[in-house]
Amino acid sequence: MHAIAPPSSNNFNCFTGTGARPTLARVRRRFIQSVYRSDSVNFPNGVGLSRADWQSTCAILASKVVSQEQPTDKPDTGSGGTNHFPAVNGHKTAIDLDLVPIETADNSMSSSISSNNKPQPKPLTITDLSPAPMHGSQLRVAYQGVPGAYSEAAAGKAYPNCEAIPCDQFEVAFQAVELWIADRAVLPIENSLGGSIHRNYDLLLRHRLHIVGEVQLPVHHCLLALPGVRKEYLNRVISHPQALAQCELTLTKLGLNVAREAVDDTAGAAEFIAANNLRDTAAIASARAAGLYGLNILEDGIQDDSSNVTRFVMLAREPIIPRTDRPFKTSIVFAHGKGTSVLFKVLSAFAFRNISLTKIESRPHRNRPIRLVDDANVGTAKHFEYMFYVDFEASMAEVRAQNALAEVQEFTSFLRVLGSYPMDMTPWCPSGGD
Ligand SMILES: O=C(O)C(=O)C[C@]1(C(=O)O)C=C[C@@H](O)C=C1
Repeated sequence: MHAIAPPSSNNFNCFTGTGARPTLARVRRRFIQSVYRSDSVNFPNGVGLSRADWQSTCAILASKVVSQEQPTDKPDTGSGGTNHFPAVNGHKTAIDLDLVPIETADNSMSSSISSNNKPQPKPLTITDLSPAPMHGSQLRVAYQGVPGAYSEAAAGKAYPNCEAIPCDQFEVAFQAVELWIADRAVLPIENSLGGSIHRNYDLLLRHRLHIVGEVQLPVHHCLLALPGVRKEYLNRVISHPQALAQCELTLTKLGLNVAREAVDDTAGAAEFIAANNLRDTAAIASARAAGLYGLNILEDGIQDDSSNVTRFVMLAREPIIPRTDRPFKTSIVFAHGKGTSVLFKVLSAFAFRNISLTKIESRPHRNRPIRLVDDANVGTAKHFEYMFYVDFEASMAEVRAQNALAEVQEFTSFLRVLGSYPMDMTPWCPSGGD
């Protein structure tokens, strides 16, 4: 199933300021053609976008992997839709991949350990990434962290029967999908307390993956320490920086005015304490991490807000086909064009069509972070240049969304559709977090 060469890198979905801009009428025509015709599209005047360009522009692709997408209530489960989430990161993943050496419990100081002495796979590192061999039909989902991380739980929520593949960095998770080592990546994008995870916004732009779904995961933090350790013994709390931020007030209330140290992920913090027998250190992590690494739960539910929730996005090499039979969200990124009130004009393209924006985020423009301007045009005043990320509540299959984007394109120098995907509508359940 996966013995196909990686897709070429020119298949990305962007409008740029160069080249022919499709008119609104052409935009509509091409949309209809690309949706309803599976053969190649002959554009009337032979100019403008190729079929592949257009497909990706609208995040609509008669994809060679579409058959893998599950058009169920929960699209793109890739799992056959059962609710069983097996023990993830079992040895099978790593052995089959032949990527991550599994170490035994005997030399487990350098590998992950679990309380039942079962070795856990080490996360992928950048050097592990080489094209993957053939795999079975189980969907492989890359996440950042080690087993017990919230991202692993999010992968299980997004793809209930998946084989979750731990990666040591976000970048590695992106590359794992690009190199066909994994089929999907599930990565945190924002948290209700800590805000945006900027690194992933930047990586979305730098890589060519498509957002194919989102999941919201209630995050329920615990304070974990080795058996026998009491709060009074602690002089350090370690965790993912977002988790430390999400628990700051509660730690202070608990009298834990001790050093905070940031590590790569919450479960990694628990693993580190266990592996190094640290009796003066606690980790902020999930109850599942406590079980996996043999730690006790000193305090349960230490997040500053009980409705602490992290939104994750699911990424794939190919976009899904947008639909109109359920609520969809579309994520775009654009750069300012020339002229005045550009941001206002862009936002009004949505407002006039009654399309709600759910998120707007700006990041420094990587290639051109600073623009020199002043009244005398001698180039002394410095303006920051931004990339703007916008999420809006509409599907790219809707004419109003296509029209809004066609209009946005008029005001911007760069526009890319990151994905058009079903909104996570699962009922809110703050306690079921980890
Ligand atoms: O460290 C983890 O367990 C993660 O999955 C990462 C992460 C994050 O990046 O925000 C995910 C959810 C929580 O908000 C805390 C940490």
